[in-house]
Amino acid sequence: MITTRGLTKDFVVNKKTTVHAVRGINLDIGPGELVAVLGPNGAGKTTTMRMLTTLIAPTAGTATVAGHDVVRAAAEVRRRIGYVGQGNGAAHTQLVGDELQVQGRIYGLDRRTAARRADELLAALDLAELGKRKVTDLSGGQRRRLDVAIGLVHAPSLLFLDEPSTGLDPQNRANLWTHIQRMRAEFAMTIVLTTHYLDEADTMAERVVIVDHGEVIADDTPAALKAKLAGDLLVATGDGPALAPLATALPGARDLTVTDAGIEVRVNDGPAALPELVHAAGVHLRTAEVRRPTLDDVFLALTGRNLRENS
Ligand SMILES: Nc1ncnc2c1ncn2[C@@H]1O[C@H](COP(=O)(O)OP(=O)(O)OP(=O)(O)O)[C@@H](O)[C@H]1O
Repeated sequence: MITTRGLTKDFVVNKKTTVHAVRGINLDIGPGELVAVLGPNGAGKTTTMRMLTTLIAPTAGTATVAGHDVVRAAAEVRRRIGYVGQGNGAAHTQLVGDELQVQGRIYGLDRRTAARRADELLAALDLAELGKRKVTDLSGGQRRRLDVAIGLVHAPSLLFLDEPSTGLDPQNRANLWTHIQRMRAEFAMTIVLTTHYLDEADTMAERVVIVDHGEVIADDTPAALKAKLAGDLLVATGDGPALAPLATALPGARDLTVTDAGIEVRVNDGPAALPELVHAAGVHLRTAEVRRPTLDDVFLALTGRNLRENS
């Protein structure tokens, strides 16, 4: 569905400054995949998405999207993809249903097909009751669902979502996701999204591509990334200095922190290491628990920095 080779974008800001926003990205995304692109601010996520959706031309490298080259056959690509950008805006005073139909007509659907498609999407995204409301009267969550509906009006097989849930409250985020998942199943779509929300990438995406400084630094399932790169954190309270050498002796122990209150140590297999520590520590141990890693721990292990400035 998507293949990129050495995809690169430089922005020349002035004579002295060039921003290397995307530095040679290679990606292969197959039909039906749901991929989350994760990275800190300025990592190059939006720039990559804008190249894949033909909105800006690459400086170097190639990208094939839905079977067509993004530069040589931009119109073909556009016909086959949907794109929901950050803060899309439907026309303000239009009625919700009319707006969807107009968008369908822009994509070349005849009047009847546009009307049918609008009805289908309103129903699928739980907006049917709101078809006669003005776009401006929708809540943030409803508005975002309308954006998704607009992205889907021409029945694309590939949908790009740039931070679909930013600015929504947790309930609306969950609700939007229910709808996205349902649409995906119903229309057998491939979905590529960017997100700042680690938990969202973790629970919703089958595959996470982590981008930093314009490069892909990791690409796998969330579970594999965590197992491979981060490991479990063993947190024990008790006599820290006495526990420290015991913790260091655990299989795969690393990143030991010792305080008066206890220790923290990273291990490959927390549930296996925990009873070993309990057995060895005896009275020196008060409490012990295993914390499973997050994608933030993965990013930290890869870069030494934290991912969550904005989430
Ligand atoms: N038109 C432009 N001109 C100059 N620099 C740009 C332009 N667009 C993006 N950049 C720069 O390119 C880099 C990548 O930006 P991009 O928007 O792709 O990051 P991002 O990962 O999507 O960030 P965010 O999570 O904040 O949306 C940043 O340093 C940004 O300032």
